[in-house]
Amino acid sequence: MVGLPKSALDHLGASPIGTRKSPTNSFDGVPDVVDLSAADACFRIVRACEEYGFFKVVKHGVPPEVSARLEEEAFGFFGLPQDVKEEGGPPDPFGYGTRMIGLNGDVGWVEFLLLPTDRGNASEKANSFFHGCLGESFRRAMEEYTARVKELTVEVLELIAEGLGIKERDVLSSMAMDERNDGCFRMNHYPPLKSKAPHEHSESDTMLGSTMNTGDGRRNLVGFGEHTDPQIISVLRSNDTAGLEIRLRDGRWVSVPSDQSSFFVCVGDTLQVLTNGRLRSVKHRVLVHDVNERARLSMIYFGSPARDKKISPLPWLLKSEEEQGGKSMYKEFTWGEYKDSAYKTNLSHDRLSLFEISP
Ligand SMILES: C=C1C[C@]23C[C@@]1(O)CC[C@H]2[C@@]12CC[C@H](O)[C@@](C)(C(=O)O1)[C@H]2[C@@H]3C(=O)O
Ligand SMILES: O=C(O)CCC(=O)C(=O)O
Ligand SMILES: [Fe+2]
Repeated sequence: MVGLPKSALDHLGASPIGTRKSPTNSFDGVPDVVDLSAADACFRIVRACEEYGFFKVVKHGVPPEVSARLEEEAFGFFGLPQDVKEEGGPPDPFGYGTRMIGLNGDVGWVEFLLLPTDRGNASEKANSFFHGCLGESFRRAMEEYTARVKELTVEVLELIAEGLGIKERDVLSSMAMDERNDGCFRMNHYPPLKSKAPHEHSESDTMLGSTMNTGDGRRNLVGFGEHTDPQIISVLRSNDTAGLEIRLRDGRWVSVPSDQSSFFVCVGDTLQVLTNGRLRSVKHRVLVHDVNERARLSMIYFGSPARDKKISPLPWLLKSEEEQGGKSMYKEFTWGEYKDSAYKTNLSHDRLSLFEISP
């Protein structure tokens, strides 16, 4: 992992934990910061998506108290006794989970809540937990937050379409906001290593096997292993505890300075296909640093189409590529097919490779 160089930090006005001087880390301005109210926001977003598959959003219009309220509720939940939280697990995929991510053997220094946002598509077990143990005030805070974050998602997706030169501004946002959309919401809690984590009682060797050697003498654990998100875009907000890293196109990992007043957007695999590879999904991960005094808490909204939505490159983009052949790089699939296939893979798997058409 490489930390951000001082010049980039100055530019961003923040300092990440874990910055390490290295001759290889000279680049500018990660992440790109987009002011949503700026006239050129659509072009800045597209450029950031092309370059990193990732950007930070400021002046986003989500009131800070809405985020703070849900964050407080989430800390309240994660502070409950382990047996109470586990009434909401194991995740199927919705519900409460600890240490295990997905069904294929990935582990991380994390406990989480994964919840549906729109449809009643959770199992009865997850639903009764949501309505029971989580409580009314949690549900109201989550509803208020997700309503605001969906508005932000619509705005970002419309700006992407505009920046790509597509007249139908809502071509992407309408997929994510379809009444049968398959969006979901995740809250990840990464306890500090010094505290007794809920799952620590098992003193898991597997967990220690996930130690990440950053070469700077620090002991970091993998909180959430490297992966791309399968959906269209993910809109992430965290508290002020660092840990998120993205992989640059040249393979280097960089830490993203935390900023609780901003949102971070990740391009997902589905947007990669919709843009025929022009915008590529970003590999990202979370490391838990041994110097962290406080837990990291992140809240992520994953914008997804309906399960039966056919996913293939947007015709406007293929047309504009006509001179170069204008062919799709991917076999067509429905979001449901892609999701089912993704859920059979490990976190770090290159899930889109199954759907690529060789040139
Ligand atoms: C290991 C896995 C966890 C995951 C499903 C998967 O099999 C591969 C994709 C993973 C991911 C990453 C982004 C989101 O956090 C998530 C909810 C998703 O849609 O895909 C998770 C899945 C999960 O935790 O169930
Ligand atoms: O917790 C974070 O900051 C990121 C987690 C993540 O990438 C995910 O849940 O898909
Ligand atoms: Fe992710």
